[in-house]
Amino acid sequence: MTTADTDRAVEFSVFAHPDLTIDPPHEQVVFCRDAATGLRAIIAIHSTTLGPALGGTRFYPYASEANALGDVLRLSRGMTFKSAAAGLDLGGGKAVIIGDPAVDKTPELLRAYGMFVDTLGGRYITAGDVGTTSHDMDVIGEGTSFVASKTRTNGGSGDTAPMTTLGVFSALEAAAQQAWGSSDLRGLRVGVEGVGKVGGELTGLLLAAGATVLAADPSPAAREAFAARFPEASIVDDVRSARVDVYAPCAMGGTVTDRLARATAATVICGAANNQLTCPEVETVLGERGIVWVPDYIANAGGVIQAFSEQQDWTGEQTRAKAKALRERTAQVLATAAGRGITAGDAARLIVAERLTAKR
Ligand SMILES: NC(=O)C1=CN([C@@H]2O[C@H](COP(=O)(O)OP(=O)(O)OC[C@H]3O[C@@H](n4cnc5c(N)ncnc54)[C@H](O)[C@@H]3O)[C@@H](O)[C@H]2O)C=CC1
Ligand SMILES: O=C(O)CCC(=O)C(=O)O
Repeated sequence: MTTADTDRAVEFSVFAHPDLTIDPPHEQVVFCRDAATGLRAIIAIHSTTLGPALGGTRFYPYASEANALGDVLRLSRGMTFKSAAAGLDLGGGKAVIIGDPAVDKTPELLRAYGMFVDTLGGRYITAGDVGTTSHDMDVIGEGTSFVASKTRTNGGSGDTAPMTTLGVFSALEAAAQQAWGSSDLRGLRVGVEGVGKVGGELTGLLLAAGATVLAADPSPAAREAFAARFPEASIVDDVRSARVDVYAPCAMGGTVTDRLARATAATVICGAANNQLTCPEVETVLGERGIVWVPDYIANAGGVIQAFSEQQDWTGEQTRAKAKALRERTAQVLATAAGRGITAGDAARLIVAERLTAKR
């Protein structure tokens, strides 16, 4: 996929719930520029109602600043919903650095970015996302203490992707239970889109559970590493049009379009990608076709749970238990949706609304 293709995917609107109590406008958006290092970044704080706004930094070659802004506004809003639904005392924020991480990422630029994060005085706490790693958090941490998921060597909890994956896998078990009456994933064909940090880990768990994995990724390096790590998985050009039981989006958002909802062979959609739906109406189409979709911010909360664990001094086992509990959270959302005849997205928003209104 080219940058232009991906940017088409991030051009969809920042749709908001009409009730401003549930879905308030953003509190603060900060544009950061540093001529010396070439840094161009945007930090968006959607809400600090439940606590400091925690969310990762995406390093991505957006075609335009407008696309970067749209992405960070959606991503930060998603973090408010994610932490609220996961029961964490955190608000929602996220940041994007505009550029190609393979070319533009330098220690100087990351340090300069860290100093911008620091100016917010803890209202925003950063972490990793697409294009950034725990090692980058170490460098950003030279400019600010408001950073989670640094490497363990540097006092952090390390890469959050394995914890995110544990949560996604647990959510998928609940979705399978809802779709087929069993959480056993053995024999299912799963299409994993994106074999980066989360997609790779997820493939490992799926294969161990006896599922068949078909994977797609436009990056030759990612495909090569994946093939060497998982020779038993197949690499295909496109998992969205493949005959799969489960579609697991683990790359960029905006892939669950009206067209996909009408055509996919999958019975379950559950993955790590943030902001999977291009608009809420897509979920109605999925529902009409009997497709079980797990709201992204319910399934992929394992990473933020780990980042929050750093403030709480939870043990690794406690943190893992909370990520695994996303299975029960997912089951609750899907059962509420089925019981009330509403979409899973609306059922998830009920949990978010309850927490936000109680706090206010
Ligand atoms: N890392 C984490 O802990 C968390 C990640 N997420 C979300 O999960 C998704 C994946 O995150 P990571 O694995 O950390 O990112 P990553 O950057 O490690 O991997 C993303 C992979 O997707 C591939 N990709 C890009 N466009 C693609 C396309 N059209 N089709 C197939 N593959 C494509 C890239 O080449 C890359 O290999 C992102 O949307 C991220 O925001 C959400 C919560 C936590
Ligand atoms: O997973 C992380 O490292 C932080 C949380 C986050 O940015 C996310 O869930 O998208």
